Amino acid sequence: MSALIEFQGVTKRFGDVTALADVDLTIAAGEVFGIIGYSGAGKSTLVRLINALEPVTSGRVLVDGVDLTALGERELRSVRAGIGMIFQQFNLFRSRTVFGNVAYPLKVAGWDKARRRERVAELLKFVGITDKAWHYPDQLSGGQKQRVGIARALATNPKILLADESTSALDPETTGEVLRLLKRVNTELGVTIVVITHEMEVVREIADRVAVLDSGRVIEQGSVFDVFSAPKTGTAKRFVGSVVRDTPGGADLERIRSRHGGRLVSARIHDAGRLGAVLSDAVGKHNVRFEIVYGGITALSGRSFGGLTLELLGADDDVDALIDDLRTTTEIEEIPA
Ligand SMILES: Nc1ncnc2c1ncn2[C@@H]1O[C@H](COP(=O)(O)OP(=O)(O)OP(=O)(O)O)[C@@H](O)[C@H]1O
Repeated sequence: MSALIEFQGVTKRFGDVTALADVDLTIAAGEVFGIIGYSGAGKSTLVRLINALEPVTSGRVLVDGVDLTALGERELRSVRAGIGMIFQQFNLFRSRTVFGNVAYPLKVAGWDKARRRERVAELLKFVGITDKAWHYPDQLSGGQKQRVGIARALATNPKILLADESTSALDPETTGEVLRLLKRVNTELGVTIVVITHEMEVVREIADRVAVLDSGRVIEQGSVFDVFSAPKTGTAKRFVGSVVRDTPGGADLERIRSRHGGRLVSARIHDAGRLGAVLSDAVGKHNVRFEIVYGGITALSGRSFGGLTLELLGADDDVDALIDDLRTTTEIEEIPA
């Protein structure tokens, strides 16, 4: 796994505001890397440092082994040429057709007319909007506009694509289509993609690895499976909780409580969890009955994880003994009454 983008102890301040604090991050060539954080966490600042639109306050940013902090403006322009970018609001030229928008970076890069035409046709085909070549952005849906944005960003064959909240303005169905297209950009064209988002669903859909940014710091990073199945920090738990509903909270918990008077425990399931077998063995030994009252199993990256909430019915001593028994093999927590 060779590093394509590396942050080494990067701090970025704007006056008194520390937008990024001592960030270490390694993004490998060929992966889809998610950066998730709430508003103001420092995501856009991080993107602006990758394409060298801002200088760092301290630390180093390396792209393809080249230390950006040591480069002059002329060399930075050539680094930027290898990085494509797509935006939440698409940033298309309203006065140019789809063809004109996608051809624009090629024109700037000095491609002649015949090659431009050929390249644009190829790109429009790849993103699936060949029939819209002579339409203007105002005549397109949000999803179509983002396809144009993607085609334009890929025009000059960048190695890296930065996607800054690229699906935040789209409805869920269109979001899914655009994310599938981005995945194809990654797998078929080999482009490394950095996805900046505040939506965990986006990370789950396409990212291989993820970093959680909070107040300018990377508070968690790892494979999407590891972060989803065992978030360590409160912020990561909240993000994961927004898409994975395997333990009840709020109104769900109230509803369960109103219907079930017994003691409630939540059990974690990892991979091919043997919870079913463990439960039936344990229940056989103790004079306790159980009912499954809540749960969910999430499949991710070919693996599974989740949680089940059980109501345990029996004398307190028996329930205690059962819980102790389960604890020897299973991560289990009693939900306080
Ligand atoms: N040019 C700037 N001048 C002053 N402060 C800035 C500047 N750019 C960003 N900041 C501050 O740095 C912090 C991080 O901002 P940033 O835009 O990177 O966060 P974000 O995670 O992208 O948030 P959002 O999703 O709202 O854009 C914020 O406190 C912001 O106000």
